[in-house]
Amino acid sequence: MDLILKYFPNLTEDQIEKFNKLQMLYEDWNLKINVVSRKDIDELYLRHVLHSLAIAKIITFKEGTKILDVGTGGGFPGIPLAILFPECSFHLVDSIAKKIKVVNEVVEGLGLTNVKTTHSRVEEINDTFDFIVSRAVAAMPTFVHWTKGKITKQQNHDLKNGILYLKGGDLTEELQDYKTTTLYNLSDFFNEDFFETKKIVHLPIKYRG
Ligand SMILES: C[S@@+](CC[C@H](N)C(=O)[O-])C[C@H]1O[C@@H](n2cnc3c(N)ncnc32)[C@H](O)[C@@H]1O
Repeated sequence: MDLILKYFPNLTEDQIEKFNKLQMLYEDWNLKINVVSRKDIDELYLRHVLHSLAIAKIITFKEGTKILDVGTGGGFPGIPLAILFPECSFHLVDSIAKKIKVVNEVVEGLGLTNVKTTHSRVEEINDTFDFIVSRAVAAMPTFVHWTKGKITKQQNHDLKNGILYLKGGDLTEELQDYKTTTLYNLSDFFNEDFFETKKIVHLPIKYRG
């Protein structure tokens, strides 16, 4: 938890309490269903919470912003972002029922009122959002195809509405069709080895096929 405060020192008491509670909630759930590996539980705040919150280093979502988390798994990046931005609405979607079950329990355990969850493939979601966030779900061309028509055009932020994707490694080939994409290096924001090769891909809506 100290790690989160190191990079996000202005959290409210309520947010600190919610972030603190996450460890216990995931520990409990991991005893029942293996949602996150043991190593990941031990390093929950680095590998999952802080990594998810990296998105907040490049954008501050304004009140009322609608955000879709595609393939949320155990709730990342959606849950940490929903704690950080209580005045935005988050829709967390995953195609595996047991993952959504865990996310529902975590949402309830934290008392998060700004999160909706759906057990579904993202292709079947009929709604539009200001931003789509995601981590480790599909290569960019597939992801763009799946999410086509789900992003609103209205402009309310310094960053254009679009996809904010947490990615690692060499992305040259994967992003070759998206030349105007912006890449943000997470090592610019966090002084931890874990983030050395990690990036956020911002793919604005106007460049989507
Ligand atoms: C590697 S996990 C990543 C989970 C989470 N985003 C994280 O970073 O911890 C990928 C997740 O994407 C989900 N997924 C894959 N294809 C999907 C689709 N078309 N629609 C919704 N969820 C999908 C899988 O069920 C799985 O939970």
